[in-house]
Amino acid sequence: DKQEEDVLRELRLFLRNVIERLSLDRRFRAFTKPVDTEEVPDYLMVIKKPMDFSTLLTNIDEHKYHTVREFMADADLIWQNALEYNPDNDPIDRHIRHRACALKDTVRAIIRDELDGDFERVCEEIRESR
Ligand SMILES: Cc1noc(C)c1-c1cc(NS(=O)(=O)c2ccccc2)cc(C(=O)O)c1
Repeated sequence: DKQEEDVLRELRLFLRNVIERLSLDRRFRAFTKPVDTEEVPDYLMVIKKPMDFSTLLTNIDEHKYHTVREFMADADLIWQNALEYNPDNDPIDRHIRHRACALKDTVRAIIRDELDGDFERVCEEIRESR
């Protein structure tokens, strides 16, 4: 109904704003677009569910996320994939892992500080009612 559509629209606005702010952070430049399989030919052999900020935005616009929890499952793939694909103890891998951990902490801090628990509960109730 209309009230429920207003809640889901507010969710999409919140999630888009989170991604816009992450995209402005230079540490997260490598997470803004899909890993380029021309540059990284074996990437899709290692990483089964690639994810990046531009794909998250597309998913939001396609109304894929009905709760913040569903969004977080995909957003977490970005840093999880980076840790998995870049495990070595060399400076380049360590640098991308450091940025992956910064992304994990930053997303969690934004959600903790800015998401009203009652709002997420309303989203979950709408989800369960459908
Ligand atoms: C992410 C990621 N996960 O595994 C790896 C490896 C990376 C990753 C991939 C790239 N090169 S890329 O062409 O695929 C690209 C450039 C700009 C935005 C998005 C992707 C660069 C870097 C970097 O640290 O600069 C990191």
